[in-house]
Formats: sequence, C-alpha cells, structure tokens
Amino acid sequence: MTRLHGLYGLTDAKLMPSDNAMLEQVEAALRGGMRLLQYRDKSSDAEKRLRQARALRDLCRQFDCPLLINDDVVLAHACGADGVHLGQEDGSVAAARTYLGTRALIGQTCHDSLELAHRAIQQGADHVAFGAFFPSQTKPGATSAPLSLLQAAKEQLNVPVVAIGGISVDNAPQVIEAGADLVAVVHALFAAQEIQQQAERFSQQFQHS
Ligand SMILES: Cc1ncc(COP(=O)(O)OP(=O)(O)O)c(N)n1
Ligand SMILES: Cc1nc(C(=O)O)sc1CCOP(=O)(O)O
Ligand SMILES: [Mg+2]
Repeated sequence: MTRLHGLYGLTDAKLMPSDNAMLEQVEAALRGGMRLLQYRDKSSDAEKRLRQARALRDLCRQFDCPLLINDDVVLAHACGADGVHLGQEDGSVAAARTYLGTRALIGQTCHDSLELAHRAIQQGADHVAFGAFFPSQTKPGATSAPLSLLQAAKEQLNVPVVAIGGISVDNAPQVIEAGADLVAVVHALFAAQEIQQQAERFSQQFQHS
C-alpha cells in the first residue's frame, strides 16, 4: 500500500463539464504527481456517476494512484474504487469499514475538531481531514480551522492528516509545515491553466516532508 502523502485532488463538475474534460484534467494532475484522487460529484445522475467513477478508476490505476469516492460507499464498491470519503452527515465510518473491507481507504471530514478525529479513527477511518484552512471558492461556507490544529493532530494521531479548504501553491507550505501529510485541492489545481505544472508545483513542496 502506497503511503498517503502529497497532493490530493478532488474532481469538480463545474470545472470539468464533460467526461473527456474530466479525464484530461485528471490525467494532467496525475502526470504532475498527484498522489490521491477523490471523485466528488453532487449530482443525482446515477448512470453518469458510475460511468465517470469507473473511467477514473481505470485512469488512476495506470498511475498507481488510489481513487476515493465522496459520500457514497455503494458507488465506491460498484466502481471498484480504493475507498470513500465521508462527511459527518454521510453515514457511519464503522458501517463503511464493514461494507468496503479492511483494505479500503476511508477518510472522514473532522472540520476543526480533534475529538471528531479520534472518534473517526476509533470507528475505522485510516486518515482524517481538517479544514477549511483558507477561504474556499468551492465551498465558501466551510467551517474554518486554525493551522495550530495540524500540529496538535500530528502529535495526537497516528494516521495521515489531510488539510483542505482554499489551499493554493502559495499557502500550501503553511499547512505542510504545520503537519499536513496531504493537501486536498479543487480550485487551485483544476482551474489552473496548466494543470500538470500546477500539480508539479504542489508536489515539489512535499519533497522534504
Ligand atoms: C478530503 C476532504 N475533506 C473534506 C471534505 C468535505 O466532506 P463533507 O463535509 O462531507 O462535504 P462534501 O465534500 O460532501 O460536500 C471532502 N469532500 N474531502
Ligand atoms: C469539499 C470541501 N470541504 C471542505 C471542508 O472544509 O470540509 S473545503 C472543500 C472545498 C475545497 O476546495 P478548494 O480547494 O477549491 O477550496
Ligand atoms: Mg460529504
């Protein structure tokens, strides 16, 4: 199992208006060194979601990059993804662990709370996400989290820690220095003019961490 570390991209239906656009953008990020991908699509179009998730699974496999599905354990299982990302309102981590098995990657959103993170790990999460560390264009209403939380998380938790929310090439060093193992990014990655180069810029920041 590869170590969870580096750039973590999340797909975005607005920035990726067709299957081809999505696959091209994701491939560019993979070529630039992205280490984990989350398929995040909030639509209720089950056929599209399964088709896109399967296409991403095939693409990610070529680059040895795990694929997680946002919110939906059933889709994660159906498309053969490596795991799932759950929010606090997206169903139980313990049930996801039972459903997807011991090898699945399961992350949970913990906002600004170490208590939520301890609970997530107890229930079977193998990584946890905190945020938002900076104002997010993708999710403007996200709860904000202080950088000091990352240092405390690294001291108290023995699983990889994800930082999310408004992360850019310019501010990523702050969260990485504070302890983030992965930076989860939508806008600063997939709205970039040159996605591969942008992914390389993010990835280079992990070379010494
Ligand atoms: C890596 C990562 N962190 C946090 C989230 C947010 O999850 P959630 O709170 O369930 O919100 P939605 O993404 O479902 O809108 C995430 N998706 N990924
Ligand atoms: C999906 C999501 N969850 C967040 C949280 O804080 O839980 S912030 C966020 C959006 C991240 O996108 P961008 O990199 O464009 O800010
Ligand atoms: Mg969710």
